[in-house]
Amino acid sequence: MFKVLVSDPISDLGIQQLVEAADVTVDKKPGLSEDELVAIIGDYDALLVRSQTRVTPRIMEAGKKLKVVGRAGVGVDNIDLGAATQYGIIVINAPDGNTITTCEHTFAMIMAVARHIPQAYAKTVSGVWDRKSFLGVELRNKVLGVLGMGRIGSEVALRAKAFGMEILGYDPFMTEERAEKLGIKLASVDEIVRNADFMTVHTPLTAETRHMIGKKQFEVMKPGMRIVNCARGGIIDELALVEAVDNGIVAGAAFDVFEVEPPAADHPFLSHPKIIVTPHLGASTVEAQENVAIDVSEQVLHILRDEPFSNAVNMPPIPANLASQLQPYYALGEKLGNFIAQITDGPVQEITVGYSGELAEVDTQPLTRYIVKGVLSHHLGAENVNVVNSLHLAKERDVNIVINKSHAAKDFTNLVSVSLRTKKEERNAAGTLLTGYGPRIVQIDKFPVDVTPEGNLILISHNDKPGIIGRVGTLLGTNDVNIATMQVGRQLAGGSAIMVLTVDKGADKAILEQLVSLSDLNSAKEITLN
Ligand SMILES: NC(=O)c1ccc[n+]([C@@H]2O[C@H](COP(=O)([O-])OP(=O)(O)OC[C@H]3O[C@@H](n4cnc5c(N)ncnc54)[C@H](O)[C@@H]3O)[C@@H](O)[C@H]2O)c1
Ligand SMILES: O=C(O)[C@H](O)COP(=O)(O)O
Repeated sequence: MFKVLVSDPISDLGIQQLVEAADVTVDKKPGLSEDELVAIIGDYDALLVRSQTRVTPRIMEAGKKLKVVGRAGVGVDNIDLGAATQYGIIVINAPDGNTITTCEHTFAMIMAVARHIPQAYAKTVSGVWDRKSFLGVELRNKVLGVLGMGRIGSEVALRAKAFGMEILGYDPFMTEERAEKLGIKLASVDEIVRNADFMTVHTPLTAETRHMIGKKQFEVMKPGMRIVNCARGGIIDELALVEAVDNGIVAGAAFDVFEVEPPAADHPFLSHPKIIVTPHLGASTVEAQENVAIDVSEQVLHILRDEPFSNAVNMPPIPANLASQLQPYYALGEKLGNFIAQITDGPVQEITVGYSGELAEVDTQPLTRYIVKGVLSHHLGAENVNVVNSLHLAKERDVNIVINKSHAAKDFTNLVSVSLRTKKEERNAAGTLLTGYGPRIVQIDKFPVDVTPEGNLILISHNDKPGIIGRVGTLLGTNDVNIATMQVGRQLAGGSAIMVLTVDKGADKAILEQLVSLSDLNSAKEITLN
């Protein structure tokens, strides 16, 4: 049974599929402190948050079973992504579900700042009928600068056009073609600052966007500008903004987000007559909250059930067609990696992965993650390695990963080979998927074999001499070890050879030692593949 903790207020309807899943139990505990979360997170397989819960390295470290942190929303700046990767925790978000809602809130703020609606409301309800102080401006024929033309910025631009505004947009990924399609003009930050009547920001908060509108920009800004921030606190320098409003450069500002949330009681925005604020309400509609909770719950279920998933933030996205092509190879890759790790002695230095055939044509990095997971989990423990952190853990340990691709795959449509070089030796195994039969190991070192990578195996290296198979069988039988399958591989008659046995129960160390004492038998290793 998977346990899911919901630590922020998330739509009940949105998480219904988790609540109703037979293999999941959901606990809703909003408002816990970091210490309280650290104390209980060890019981949970998944954590669902919005922006309030700060998912810190301490929480991830304590989350021994934690497979996924699901963010019911876009911004993941409350989640320590580096720590998540380090601890092998997948972080997913719901990037699309609140786009329209946040765009509409931005528009509400643009309108509110243009017509002084909050200030006029406050005065009216206080009993003062003041029709002189709140002269507004129209949006029609005004220039709107949009910084960040992603999902929300593009929707804002679309709606602004309906109001008869001219749009100047800036985004490092915006092309002339896309700008033309959207009916906007591409402009630099400087051009926007100098020419816009309204400006709205829709970027993430990054090192580059922090204070992208600051003192320098206010100095050259078109006087009378109105500014909206429904993205992230810190994109606009708050203190520089207050100064610009007081100096008459900025006519009004509307902020949904703050550098520190909630802002301190004496934050200058909270008492400024020309600055209006909302408490991070951009995504707060019934529809958006349902959407993001549905999206994130669906992906969390996939992750818990080891099914393909999307919207991971700390792993590169895998296009759907690539995912379906690679998916059947994941089990083979992981088992090959684990097999080779179990048969190779010494500290791991280099993993060389070879992809031949059709696999050589595609981006195989997702599959490489499984192979490296297989290798490392033998040494680091299966519970500590997964496809999120496998490459990271390898790098951290100076394990070199080499990828070779070749279009020819000899006798197979596709062949995956894994070589492991340690301080002591280098060994190799290759495998493929046989239609109708599933994963097969088809080569171990230089020997061709046909082994199903499953269960308890014994790998024996011996000299190809008459009677050896009988001696091995007798010895195992005497020790009550039943042989299910046996594969013998050799290159030349009478030369060196290998034997791979599938046995019903594992052979202990004493049995392996007895095997090695047989004449013409050089080594015997036990391998367990789950
Ligand atoms: N107030 C809220 O409740 C609320 C709700 C949803 C989203 N958000 C925030 O809104 C922002 C935008 O969300 P989105 O879904 O549109 O994201 P998005 O990823 O679709 O768009 C962000 C865009 O910003 C652009 N960008 C990055 N650096 C830039 C730079 N230096 N200059 C200009 N553009 C830059 C990116 O190229 C991207 O196109 C995010 O910060 C998100 O967290 C806030
Ligand atoms: O990034 C987001 O999705 C928004 O900031 C919404 O945050 P919230 O889920 O806390 O409302």
